[in-house]
Amino acid sequence: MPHGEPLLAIRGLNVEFGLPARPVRAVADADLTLAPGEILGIAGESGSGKTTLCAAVMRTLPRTARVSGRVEFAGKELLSLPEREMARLRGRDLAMVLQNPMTSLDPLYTIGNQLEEVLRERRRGGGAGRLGSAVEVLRRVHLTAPELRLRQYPHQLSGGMRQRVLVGMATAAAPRLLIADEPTTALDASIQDEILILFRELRESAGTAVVIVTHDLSAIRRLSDRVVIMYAGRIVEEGPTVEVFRAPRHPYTQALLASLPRIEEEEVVLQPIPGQVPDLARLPPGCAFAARCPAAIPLCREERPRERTVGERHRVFCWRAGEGAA
Ligand SMILES: Nc1ncnc2c1ncn2[C@@H]1O[C@H](COP(=O)(O)OP(=O)(O)OP(=O)(O)O)[C@@H](O)[C@H]1O
Repeated sequence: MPHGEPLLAIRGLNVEFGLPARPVRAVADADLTLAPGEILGIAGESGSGKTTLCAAVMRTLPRTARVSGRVEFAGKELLSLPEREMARLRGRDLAMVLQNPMTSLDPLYTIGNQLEEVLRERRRGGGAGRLGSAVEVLRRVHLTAPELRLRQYPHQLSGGMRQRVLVGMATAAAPRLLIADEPTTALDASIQDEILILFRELRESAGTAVVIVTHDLSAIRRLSDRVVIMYAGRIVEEGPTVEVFRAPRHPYTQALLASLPRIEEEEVVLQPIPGQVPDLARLPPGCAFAARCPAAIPLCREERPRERTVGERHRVFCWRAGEGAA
């Protein structure tokens, strides 16, 4: 790839749940790379495998999940890494922020107690050297009155403040990769942007790469360098954000973006597309989107589309993408 060694390289990743005889393939044949400091947005309807993909990288999938393929992070293959080494990576080089900031903080302890505990852990793990104090962590995420916040309990903070605290905790050791799974879904629109700006700052100050899973396509457009669109467990399109938004090539991406207004500031969530997401345990032999696709031809129902390159680093899995029809 043109940007040197990738920080993260996912190759042929498969994640299955359920009985082996009737597996639910939550992620199928995923290939994806991320350069250091790059911001990648992942979008797709509910159940398309976004969370499962992220959890496979963090190795936080339930034990019932069957995982195959490779996940290389900074030269290490994570899927076969001993849990002890994986635990050391998590929270230091690899961090995660989740959707619900309330459940990630312990209601019985003050913010200060919890932050100190995280900092102690990071120091034990040989943090990246810029940990600083708890107050500094809160300043870095622009929390007002940080000294006061340290003495408060989670319920005394607003949702936006709690998410700032969690972003601060997750990124205290300047991780090389931050995975944010719908980090702003539970927050007011006005606060969402402020949280997203934190990610950008983190990239600027610490060179952190960010994977952000969101239903908010306009956030992806504003924030990310590259975008991945997932459908029924598969990556269907991937490319530079500007290019994918300007000229989406997969009919599914086109349908998602059709409703996107020109005004950049407006929040745009995924619009429902006619038809239903197929049952992952009973996928058709061809393209999983064929039944809902306005451009489908018989081949689409028979054979799974192969990867096509349609621009620099822009790829799409659609039989019709090369024809200009899609
Ligand atoms: N622990 C599990 N056991 C069984 N099936 C699971 C499990 N976790 C996820 N799945 C299935 O895997 C598929 C992908 O789910 P996933 O949560 O990754 O989708 P998603 O794109 O993140 O959805 P959302 O936007 O709603 O978070 C779904 O069909 C889901 O039912």
